[in-house]
Amino acid sequence: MKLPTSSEMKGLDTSAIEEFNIPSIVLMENAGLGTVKMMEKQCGPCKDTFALIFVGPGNNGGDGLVIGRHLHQRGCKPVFFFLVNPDSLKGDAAVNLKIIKKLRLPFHVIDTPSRVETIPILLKQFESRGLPCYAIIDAIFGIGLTRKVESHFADTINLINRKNFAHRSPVISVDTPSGMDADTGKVLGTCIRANYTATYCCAKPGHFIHGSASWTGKLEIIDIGIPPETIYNADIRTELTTRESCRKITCNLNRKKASHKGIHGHLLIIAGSSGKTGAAVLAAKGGLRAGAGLVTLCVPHKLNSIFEATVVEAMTIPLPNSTDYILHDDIDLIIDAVQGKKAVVLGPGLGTDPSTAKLVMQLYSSVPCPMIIDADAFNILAANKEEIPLPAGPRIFTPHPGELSRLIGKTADDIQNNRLEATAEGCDVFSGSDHETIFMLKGAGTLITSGDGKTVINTSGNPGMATGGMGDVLTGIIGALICQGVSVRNSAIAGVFLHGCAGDCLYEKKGAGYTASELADAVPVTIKKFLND
Ligand SMILES: NC(=O)C1=CN([C@@H]2O[C@H](COP(=O)(O)OP(=O)(O)OC[C@H]3O[C@@H](n4cnc5c(N)ncnc54)[C@H](O)[C@@H]3O)[C@@H](O)[C@H]2O)[C@@H](O)CC1
Ligand SMILES: [K+]
Repeated sequence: MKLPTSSEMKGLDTSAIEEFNIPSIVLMENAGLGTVKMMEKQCGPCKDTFALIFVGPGNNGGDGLVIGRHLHQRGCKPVFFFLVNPDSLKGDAAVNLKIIKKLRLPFHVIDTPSRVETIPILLKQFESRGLPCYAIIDAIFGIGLTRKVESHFADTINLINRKNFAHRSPVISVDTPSGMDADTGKVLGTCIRANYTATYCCAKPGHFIHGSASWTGKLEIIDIGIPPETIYNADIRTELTTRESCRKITCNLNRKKASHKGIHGHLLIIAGSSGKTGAAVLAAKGGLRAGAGLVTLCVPHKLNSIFEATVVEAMTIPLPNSTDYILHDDIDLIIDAVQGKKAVVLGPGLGTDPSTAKLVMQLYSSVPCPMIIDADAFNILAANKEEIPLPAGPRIFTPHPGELSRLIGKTADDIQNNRLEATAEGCDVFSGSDHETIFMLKGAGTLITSGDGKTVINTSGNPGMATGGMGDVLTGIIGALICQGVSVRNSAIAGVFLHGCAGDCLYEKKGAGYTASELADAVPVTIKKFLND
């Protein structure tokens, strides 16, 4: 699903208006009417109630005026609070203001902080008339928000957010919760905490980026009449993974009757060290459960018996010169092992011994097949970022915020507050070679970006996945998808989505506290459901 940024959305509006001659006021009318229909669906009929509509300076405010008119049409009494002088409204918003005035619908101007204080008093007056409050409509700012919210705008938002405001009537945000940057999900000062958001034409990236769901509430996309051709042809840089998009990617995983292990690819995993054998085991389980034909683990010889006993379906290559860690001394054997493999996982539980680091740098530059670089392998590259060589093949990087922080020198908090920019910055460090670079930032709403600047936001997963070993399983799943012929980028996108869906399945059954091994075990059924849905 495409997620246009503010400027991309304005491009869609312009194309509908200029290429298809749809008057902009028709789009505004569809937006307002569509929102009222959504409200009736979610909150029931509005007859014999009143509604509070907060109107901002732009077209978002114009939508609020249309919403009020359609509520009036249905027997609800709208009361408008203009946060700017109404005479300053322009274009379609000004046209709608004229209609409101002709209809003599009541309004108040709240354009200073002291006037905000009068809102509760006015509210009491409406309540004394005996009508219940149907909803609070936030039509203050939409995709045109450009700066920090201050003064009476901020005071009004904070008032609406108060727990007992208007007896907790549902808050409906128009297009975006006011205060949230539609492109990044960042709160600019303060933000409406909505129960529902009616967004127009397409959802926006900000609706899905870290934590923004708590401002957006339940999101509904309203068709405002922008032709599908316009959306289809638009070059939109951000997308959302949905069940539908993941199904398209994974539809070829259905196995033919005559299939054999040789055609489902061979995955090599270079992982594990003394005290961290579990990481390698979990990566192998992820690979096997997601359908790789064969999985081989390169492991320190001293630890070989552990691997042979815990993950019996995988083959192992005991590395003779590596005792507790995988060392550079075994590079020749490892390079031999790469031959004939469809994908390589490098990193889970490797440790960062200097000899291991030398090995990682050499494998990064010399392995021609797609390589998933996780955990310690990522940390090693981050610690040597001035000397990162050019890779010999496609590379997928899978850091969480703590690991990315080592690469780009920002705190994990800073990264969480600027997830899109931080992911792009991380990706830039590795871009510029002739091979594909896929860079993800794990966490709620994992972001997956590619060297061409396109980003996908993941929607599956739950807080139960915030526990050790989940990332190791993910590397194996992605590797297994590549082994089965899915493209590198799509393997990253679908791998993350399936991994989250498997977690969601367990969360529903058990709540938090399920393990990474259990998640790996849930992958086959998740894939089966996908293929059969
Ligand atoms: N054809 C269109 O363009 C359509 C637009 N629609 C609505 O129009 C919205 C976009 O309209 P606009 O571009 O007018 O933008 P907005 O209505 O979101 O707000 C822009 C206005 O707010 C001011 N502003 C921005 N940040 C501020 C801040 N922190 N403090 C005070 N003032 C601030 C700007 O100077 C400008 O006057 C969409 O979100 C959607 O709700 C819909 O009506 C559908 C059709
Ligand atoms: K809004």
